[in-house]
Amino acid sequence: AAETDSPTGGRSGALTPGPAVAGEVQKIDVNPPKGTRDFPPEDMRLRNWLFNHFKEVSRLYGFEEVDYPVLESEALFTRKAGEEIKDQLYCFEDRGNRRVALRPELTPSLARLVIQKGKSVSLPIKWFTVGQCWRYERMTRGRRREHYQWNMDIIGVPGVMAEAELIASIVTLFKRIGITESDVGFKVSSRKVLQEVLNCYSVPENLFGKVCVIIDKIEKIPADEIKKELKAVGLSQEAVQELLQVLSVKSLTELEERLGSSGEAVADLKQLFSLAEKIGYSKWLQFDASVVRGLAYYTGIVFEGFDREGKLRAICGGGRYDHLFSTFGADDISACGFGFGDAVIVELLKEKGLLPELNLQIDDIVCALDEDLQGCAAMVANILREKGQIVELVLESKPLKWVFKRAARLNAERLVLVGNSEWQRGVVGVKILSTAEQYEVKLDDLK
Ligand SMILES: Nc1ccc(Br)nc1
Repeated sequence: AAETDSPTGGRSGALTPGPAVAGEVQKIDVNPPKGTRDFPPEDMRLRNWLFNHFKEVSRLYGFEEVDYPVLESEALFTRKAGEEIKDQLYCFEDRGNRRVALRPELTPSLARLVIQKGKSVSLPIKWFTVGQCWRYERMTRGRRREHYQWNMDIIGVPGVMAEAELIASIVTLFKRIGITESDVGFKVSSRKVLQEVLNCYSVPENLFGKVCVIIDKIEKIPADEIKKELKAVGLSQEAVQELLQVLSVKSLTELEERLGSSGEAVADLKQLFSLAEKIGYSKWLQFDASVVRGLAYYTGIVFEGFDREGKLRAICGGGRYDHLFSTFGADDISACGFGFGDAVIVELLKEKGLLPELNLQIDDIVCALDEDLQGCAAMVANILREKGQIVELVLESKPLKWVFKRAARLNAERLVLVGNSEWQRGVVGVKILSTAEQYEVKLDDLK
């Protein structure tokens, strides 16, 4: 079976157990389910390092953390716009005959909770979360079926200051982990560009999402296929031609010449680039009319973070979604947000040699030199822990050679030895492992 290296975890693949023999215990498959990852300690340290940065940046921007169930009603994700995310929905019928799904994204859950909270939450709502998202994809492509996504969303701010704030927060994250504008950039456009073109050809509003989903595939499938799919949803030859031409526009100036200065698309984009200038991250941004993003519900500014060497998939992406709430039967509230996955960024950090050294570190390793001093050693460990020391207590009688080896593996700073004669004199032995300096410490002075 296909084996894939998950970027931050171990190898996953099928360990085909041997034929069942009566009476023998079958060796289970010790790999995680296909497309999923374990996080053994060294991978979990990297994950925590990254997620802590996500959360610290979110708090820095005044966002509040929220969470939702990984399992949601399937109805939250059954949009009819031909999105890949729906084709790959990890859905099933539960024992109560309810159609449920492992969430493929976090935004619909956010909308559900905002609607549920109704008037009890004041606007603007600024929420963030880091959550596992799922897709069921045939494993022939050997891709992962789960990843963790950092999301930040601003609800109730119609102006592009919201998008400017969100992009600023991602720039802050990049800077914190050593990524600069020479490593990554943001391609920025607005779906209002498409909207204004479609309006010129009287294309019905309800086709907007489908058209965007088709156009998002522009770099993944041949142009003829794109044209065919656009005509299949009802666009005229002229509308298709004009759409594809406007997507190849190379600058905001050229876009303004094509669409005129009175439209919202140009005004929003000009304002966003002006804000980026003032905030100080304009070097990270570039207008790119071909960016539409693949989620049907975006309605305005859309953006995606990309690696300038062009080796990796999009690092993050987001945009404005002003009509998602009405698709859930509620009044619309203006909204924008982004998703930032945990896999591509790690591939980028590896590429750039920016993966942090995250070794396990402890302060003290405490060891009894005699079996009957185990309780005393535990008491010493407790005293040290109450002072906030990270302490490894040797739990069994072990030769000193073993203890020194364990201390080295745990990167312990000090070895605290509890021996009979010392204990009689009310002291313990302390050895600084980096310098081999050793001395005695009175029990009372440990506190
Ligand atoms: N939506 C989604 C979910 C899971 C993965 Br892996 N990729 C995309």
